[in-house]
Amino acid sequence: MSKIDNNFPSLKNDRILKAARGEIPDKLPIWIMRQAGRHLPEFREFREGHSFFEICKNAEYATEVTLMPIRRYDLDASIIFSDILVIPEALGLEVEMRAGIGPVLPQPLTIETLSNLVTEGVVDKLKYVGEAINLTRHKLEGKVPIFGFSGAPWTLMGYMIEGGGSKTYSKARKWLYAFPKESHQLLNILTNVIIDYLVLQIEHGAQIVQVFDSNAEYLNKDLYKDFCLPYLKRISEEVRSKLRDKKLDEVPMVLFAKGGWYCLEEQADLGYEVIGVDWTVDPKFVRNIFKNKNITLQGNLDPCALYAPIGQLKSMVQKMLEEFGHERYIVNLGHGIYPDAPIDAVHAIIDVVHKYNC
Ligand SMILES: Cc1c2[nH]c(c1CCC(=O)O)Cc1[nH]c(c(CCC(=O)O)c1C)Cc1[nH]c(c(CCC(=O)O)c1C)Cc1[nH]c(c(C)c1CCC(=O)O)C2
Repeated sequence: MSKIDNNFPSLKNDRILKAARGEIPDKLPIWIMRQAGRHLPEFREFREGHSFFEICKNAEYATEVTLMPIRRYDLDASIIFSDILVIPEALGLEVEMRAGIGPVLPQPLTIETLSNLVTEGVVDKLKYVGEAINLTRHKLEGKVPIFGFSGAPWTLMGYMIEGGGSKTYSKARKWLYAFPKESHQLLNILTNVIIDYLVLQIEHGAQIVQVFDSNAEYLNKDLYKDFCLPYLKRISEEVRSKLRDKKLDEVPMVLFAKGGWYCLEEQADLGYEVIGVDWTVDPKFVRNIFKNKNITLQGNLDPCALYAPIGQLKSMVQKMLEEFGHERYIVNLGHGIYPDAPIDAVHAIIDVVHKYNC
C-alpha cells in the first residue's frame, strides 16, 4: 500500500478544470508544457545534485521541482515532474537520461525481445509517481490543480524501438508495415499499462490528465487510424470506466498529438474533453473543424516565439487569444518550452493572458 492521504486542501483556482468542462472561467487559464524543469535555473541547480530518475522516484524531490514554476509564475496548473519514459522502464527496459542527448535506451526493443517485456506488476512499480502526485497536491495547498500524464502508446513504442529520440522514427514505422501483428501486440501492452497508470495517478490526486502523443507527426491518417486512434479511444473509455468502478470522480482528459493535424476531426471523437494543437495548426481552422463538437482546445504558441522582442511576443499572444476565442480555450505553447527560453517571456505571456477580458 502506498502512502495516500486524499484529504486534500480545497482548490482555489479551477480555471483549467472549468475551461476543460466547457464552463466559462473568470480569466483564461494558462499552463506551459514542460514548465517543470529544464528552462528554470533553480531546476538546473537542483539537478546538479541529483540524477533525473532520482528526482522522479523521490516524492519530496519531485514535489520540490513541480512547485518551482508555480512559485515563480502565475500559472493556472501544475504538472507532476516525471517523464513519459517511466513506462518503458517499468516494462523492463533500461532508460538513461544523458546530458545534452536526452533519453537513451541502450538495449532497444526488437521483435526477438518483445516477449521479454515484463508485463506483470508494471503499475505497482510506478506507485512512486502516485506518491509524488499525492504529496505535491498537499503542498500546492489548493493553489492550482495538478496534471498527471502519460506518453501515448505510439510515442512510447517509438522510443522503445529506436532506443531514444530519432529524426525519422523509421525503425518504429518499419514495424507498422513489416510486423503489424507484433506492433499491435506492443501497442496493446502499452495501452493496458497506460490505462492503469492514469487511474493510479487520479487515485493519488491528479485532477486532470494529459496523454502526450508527441510522435504523431511521423505518421499519416491511415497509420494513425490503424495504430493510434483505437488505443487512444480505449484509454479514455477504460480510464473512465475504471474510475466509475472504484467510485472515483472522473477528471478531464487532454490529448496532445503533436503534428497530428492530418486527423484532427478523428481526435474529437475519442472521448477527450481537451485537444491540444501545435503551432502549425491555424486557430480558426481548428475551431471550424470542431464547431459542433464539445471540445476545448489547448495551445498553440510556437515555443520559439518566446525569443521575439517582448512587444512582438505580446501582440502574437493577443492575436492567438482573439483567434481561438475565449470559450473552451486553455492557453499553452504548441510544444514544450525550450531549455533556454527567457523567463521574462513567460511572465509576459501570462500577463497578456490574465489581463485578457473574457
Ligand atoms: C517526448 C517526451 C519526453 N518526455 C516528455 C515527452 C512528451 C512531451 C514532449 O513531446 O515534449 C514529457 C515530460 N518530460 C518531463 C516532464 C515533466 C513535467 C513538465 O514540466 O512538463 C514531462 C511532461 C521532464 C523532463 N524530461 C527530460 C528533462 C530534462 C532532462 C534532464 O534534466 O537531464 C525533463 C525536465 C528529458 C527528456 N525526456 C524526453 C526527452 C525527449 C527528453 C530530452 C529533452 C529534454 O526535455 O530536455 C521524452
